[in-house]
Amino acid sequence: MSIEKHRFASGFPKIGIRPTIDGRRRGVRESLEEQTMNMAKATAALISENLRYPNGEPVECVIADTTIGGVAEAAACADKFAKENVGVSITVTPCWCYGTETMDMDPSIPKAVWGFNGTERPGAVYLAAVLSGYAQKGLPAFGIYGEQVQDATDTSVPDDVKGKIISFARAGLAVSYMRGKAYLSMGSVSMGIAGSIVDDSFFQEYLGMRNEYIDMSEFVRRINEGIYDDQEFEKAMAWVKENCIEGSDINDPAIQQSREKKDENWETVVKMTQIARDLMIGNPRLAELGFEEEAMGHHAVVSGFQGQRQWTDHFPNGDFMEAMLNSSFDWNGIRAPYMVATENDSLNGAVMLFGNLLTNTAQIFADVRTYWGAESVKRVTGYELPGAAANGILHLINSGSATLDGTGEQSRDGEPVMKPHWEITQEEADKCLEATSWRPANVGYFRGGGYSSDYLSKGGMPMTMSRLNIVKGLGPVLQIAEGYSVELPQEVHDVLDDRTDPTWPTTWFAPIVTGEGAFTSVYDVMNNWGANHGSISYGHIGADLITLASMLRIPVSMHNVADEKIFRPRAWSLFGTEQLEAADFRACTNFGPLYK
Ligand SMILES: C[C@H](O)[C@@H](O)[C@@H](O)C(=O)CO
Ligand SMILES: [Mn+2]
Repeated sequence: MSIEKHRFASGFPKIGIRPTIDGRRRGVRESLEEQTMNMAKATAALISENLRYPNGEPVECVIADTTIGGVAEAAACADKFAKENVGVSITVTPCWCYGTETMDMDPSIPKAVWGFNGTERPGAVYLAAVLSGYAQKGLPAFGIYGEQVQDATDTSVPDDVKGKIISFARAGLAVSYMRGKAYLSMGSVSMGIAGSIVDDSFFQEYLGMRNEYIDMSEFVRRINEGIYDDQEFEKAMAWVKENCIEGSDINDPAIQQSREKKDENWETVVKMTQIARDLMIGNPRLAELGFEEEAMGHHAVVSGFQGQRQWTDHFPNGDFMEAMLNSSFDWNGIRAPYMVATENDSLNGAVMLFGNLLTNTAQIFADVRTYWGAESVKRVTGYELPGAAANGILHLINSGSATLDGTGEQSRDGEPVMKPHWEITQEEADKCLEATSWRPANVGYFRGGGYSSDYLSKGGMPMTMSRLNIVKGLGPVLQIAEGYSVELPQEVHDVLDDRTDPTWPTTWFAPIVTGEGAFTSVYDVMNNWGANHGSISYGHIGADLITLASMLRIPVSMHNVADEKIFRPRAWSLFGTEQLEAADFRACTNFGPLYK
């Protein structure tokens, strides 16, 4: 079995569709059966046409065997869903039904109700009734109904309803997919970074995930004892020689590593890449080689590598391993990216996972390093920041995990983009590699050497930066900033980049300012950011992150998403409707983490 087949062999959660109906027979129920089932079928088709699993296959839906008119049928549906691995439920109805008798009562399944907005048989009245039941029982549910009244005979799904069904389903699948999986901590706390103090209560109670831990000495054991696929290693080395451009060495010649050492490091970083992946997901090939236990892996959907300093003071750094795993391609071809956080920053790892599950694209991990205002840029370079950058830009840069997809060398309609792996062509993957040079690491910081991926992201890409923070007494909070990547003239970039570590990849990011709160200015965005790192996802996905956070009961403390795009469970409005941010905190605190 190929490693990618093996990786997704445990399958994916399905979406369960529950057509509910007015249970009274002798006319009423019978007259509604067809219309109700058709709503379920239309919902299933809509989802399967628009959403895909991480391996690129269409999302599967399961419809209850019968319409649900009362509790016996609700229970039969729950049984079917349990057998079919349903992780998300959508109740649909064109008519009045009996709220608490027909509702989905499973507290861990994200749930929504679509009530048909017609007046002959009031689906929207059921919607209101059942949502009040959900609020009363402490089971937050999303309410969906179209703005325009539809005729009873109209079988179409209005566009506003479509948008909400898709947003809900996308976030619900993310919740369901991560449940039961693991965060693999490779090493421990890096340089006192609090995000790498893995908080197992957070992963367990909010994400339903398990924490797995290995010591970095495991890499040494596997390298020394040959616990990796040697054939793959040969293939990978040949591919590296062909596709990875070694960049210039910035170290003083007196301390540069020898050519021999550098060549040895290439072999080590390739083995580290294989080993980290095998640690995360296992590898059937290892069982064939006699390593049955190692073949199992840690069932991880995200991991973090401490690296600095205990590893990097002696061994080559993790940059190649992290950057390659986070990219949508390697020597085995184009494939879904793995989520690996630099410096074992598990809280950045968590948002990388969110961004990845919502978009199926690779994520850029970066330090939120410097706010460069127009005045400072002018002073240092003489250059006047134009257009989207005029309010100032953030220098996103870090050794390590930035995906090579972040170069912006993939395109759609001539624009730079980052795509899900099944849309990426070999030519685009090659271009990402050509735009990256692997610079021998700065040995002042990384005594063991290694190779950092040096690239400059193309400008004009819509991007969303996010970050999870944990506050003692409050719990996790999410921050979101939508904006654009910015292209600076090469010579301007060089001056600014040379003030940092020019061997690292850079994305210049201009958050969209709204003139309010943390988005009063770009300086305020930086000044309010909760930690040293952010995860950057292609596209404006702030609204999807907000929906996902509300399912997990993680409040959002700053975002620049327009109010009309925000979609949260209906009960949130019972916590206040004027100040949505404050209401979100109250609602999340009230309901508490999803798996407590
Ligand atoms: C080389 C340095 O230690 C960097 O890795 C450091 O500035 C960070 O990335 C901190 O997040
Ligand atoms: Mn960092």
